[in-house]
Amino acid sequence: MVSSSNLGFPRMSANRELKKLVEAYWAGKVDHQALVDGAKELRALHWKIQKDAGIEFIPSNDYSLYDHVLDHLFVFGAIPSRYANIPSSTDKYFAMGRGLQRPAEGIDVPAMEMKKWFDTNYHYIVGEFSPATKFHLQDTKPVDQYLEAKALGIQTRPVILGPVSFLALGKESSDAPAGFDRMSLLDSLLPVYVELLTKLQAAGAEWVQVDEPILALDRPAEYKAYFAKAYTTITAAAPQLKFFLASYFGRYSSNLDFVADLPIHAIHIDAVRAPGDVDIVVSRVQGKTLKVSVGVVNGRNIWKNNLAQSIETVKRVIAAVGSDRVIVAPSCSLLHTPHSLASEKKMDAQIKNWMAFSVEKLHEIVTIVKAITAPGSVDAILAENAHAHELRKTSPLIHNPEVQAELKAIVPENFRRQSKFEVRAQKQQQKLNLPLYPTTTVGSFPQTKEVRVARQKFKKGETTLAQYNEFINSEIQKAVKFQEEVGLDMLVHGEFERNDMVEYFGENLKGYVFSEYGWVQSYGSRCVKPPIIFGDVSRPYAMTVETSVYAQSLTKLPMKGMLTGPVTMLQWSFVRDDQPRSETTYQIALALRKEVSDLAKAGIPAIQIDEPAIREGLPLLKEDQDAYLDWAVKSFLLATTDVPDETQIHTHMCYSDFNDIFPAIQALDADCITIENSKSDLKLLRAFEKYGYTNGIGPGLYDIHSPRVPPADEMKSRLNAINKYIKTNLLWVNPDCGLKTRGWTETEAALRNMCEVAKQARSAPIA
Ligand code: MET
Ligand SMILES: [Zn+2]
Repeated sequence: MVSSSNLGFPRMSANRELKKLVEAYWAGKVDHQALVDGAKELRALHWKIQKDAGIEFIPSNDYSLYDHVLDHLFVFGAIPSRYANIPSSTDKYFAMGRGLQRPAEGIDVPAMEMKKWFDTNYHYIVGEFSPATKFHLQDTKPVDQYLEAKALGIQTRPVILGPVSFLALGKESSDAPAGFDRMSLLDSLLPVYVELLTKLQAAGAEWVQVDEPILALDRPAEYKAYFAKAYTTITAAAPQLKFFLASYFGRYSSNLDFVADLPIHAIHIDAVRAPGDVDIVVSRVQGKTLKVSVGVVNGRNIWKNNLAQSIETVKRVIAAVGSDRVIVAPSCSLLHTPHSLASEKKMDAQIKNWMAFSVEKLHEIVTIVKAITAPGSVDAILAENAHAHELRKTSPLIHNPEVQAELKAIVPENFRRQSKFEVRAQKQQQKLNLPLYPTTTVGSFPQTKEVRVARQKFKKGETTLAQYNEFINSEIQKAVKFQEEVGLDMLVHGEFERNDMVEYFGENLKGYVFSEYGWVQSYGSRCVKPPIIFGDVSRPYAMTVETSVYAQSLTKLPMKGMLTGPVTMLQWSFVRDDQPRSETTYQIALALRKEVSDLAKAGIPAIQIDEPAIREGLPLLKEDQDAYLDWAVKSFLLATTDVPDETQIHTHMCYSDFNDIFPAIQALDADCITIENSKSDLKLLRAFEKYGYTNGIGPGLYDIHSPRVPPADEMKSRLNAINKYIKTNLLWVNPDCGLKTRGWTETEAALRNMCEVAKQARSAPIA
């Protein structure tokens, strides 16, 4: 019979209980035992939720106090030596995730590197490997948590990260000799996997879920051999265990050639991201015995599943391979969706009726199974689901004919500035009369406690709008005066009115809705609550014009308007699944286009449209990337081109490796890009030089993520190095991102040094 399965459950719980627990432990407010007990309670609760929902394959070891990749590094003993002298193993674990400073004990270690988990906003800890890495089973968490569930009467399917992904997702450590390849450690890693799997088998596990998400990426030819060796070895060592192989977030693509022949017992398909894989995989496994897990319920979004459609898909698979071989599942772990809709009390009831968070998704999975195994038993639920979809399809809340008409009316000229950069640059310079090495900042100034408290009071209704505005204006005044005093050339208003660069615009645009408890883990204990785009996006009123005009009125120096770009607005939200992402982005771009145009008309001489997330939207497979970059660039152009040549358009990007999207950055045709560079060792600049970047550029002179004040000399040598790659007349001088997380004192010292460096450079410019 067809069965139901889950691949992973969100760890935080309904009210971010896990976050509160680990943060209390870090702060010394609860002891180790309380941490252990608290986490155990949450796991028990989450297993019960899944069991009560009727899920047959319930995961264990998907739980983590910080990050599951870090857990595996810990389990396999891949701990860099700099953490060796931390006595408590829990403290060592957290130190690897977030660093640890205990001067009295002589402990001062930074965290290991953190990286985005594929194209999600979840971050994992990057393993460090060298020839000296010696794996051993130093912790038995997967077995312990399996037994923990078993003691509660719940048979689970332990989840482990597969050996090939475990190594592939790491990096060579800085002390590894040149030419060392971490994949060469596979031989020494496999015996430890064998040891772990043998223990799981002995503990009574029937199935194990081995995640190999690396299979969603283009892989070099050697991977075929890695997988063959790994899976032959580990399956032979635990012959009673059944192996469920899971990849997600995309197609198997050419990797399927070898994956389907591995000695595994089930293969998972992300049928949401890779609907085409359903038929491809099914035909590839004809004549074999392995089961097929069909991931029809979206683990990456918050919309109700289209049950009728999913049932169709599952039935198609059953027809091809037989019902005993079919498992119904979410597309990926539910880690990437919030806990449950049950807590949402304030959301518009109609919109809420279109959604499903993790708990609701479990019920969807079970409903799909029941609709097939016991026809008629879930008719009422199916009817309700169909009705909700019907309402959503036609709801005037979503569909705005005006927006759709405007989209249709877009013509190629809407993606072009009037003149090319050189012509614009001259006109802008005539108007702005900026010195060489013009100095500016990326937008935000310190969000102090006062700013946050004032916002909270206003949101709670304790102060009036007039009082709040007055407070914000006084902050703007201070910021403008401050910038004049430290000697900046192009000013910003400081973004004090914004809680978050996406949320602020989401709250002002139509088509967005906000949850109260829709938290998703981003890294460690940090969670984000993405805005939800549910309908056609439009701009009911000018959002920033008044503020920017006010800021400009306070100074003779040029003021930069500040907006968040269309791709970032998309990327950091939950998005509609009823139209392509590109279309939603164009709608946002159209709304921003009006804002940009209004700012220009109101006399704001420069407007920055931030696109920090443009790189992270890049599809995982190379063959899909050009299409994305095409609409991403066009969206930016649509947002920014309805201005005269004299208006200077800036953009900003940070914290990604931008080298591989270089031509797209050039195609944005911004007059200036301020870009994070302080951590990437000029690698980026070499790319700019190699490809011949032609527009203005401000590579960040210092890292704003640390309270440290960069000495002038340090920034000076950085500017000199940059100047070798970039023509002086194109160069801007700025920090590498916004200053909202910093304090005023260090900000003042850092910016004074930065302006001093620019001043010195002007007296001896490099040609
Ligand atoms: C993550 S990029 C942030 C850009 C924004 N303008 C700021 O200064 O905060
Ligand atoms: Zn930034």
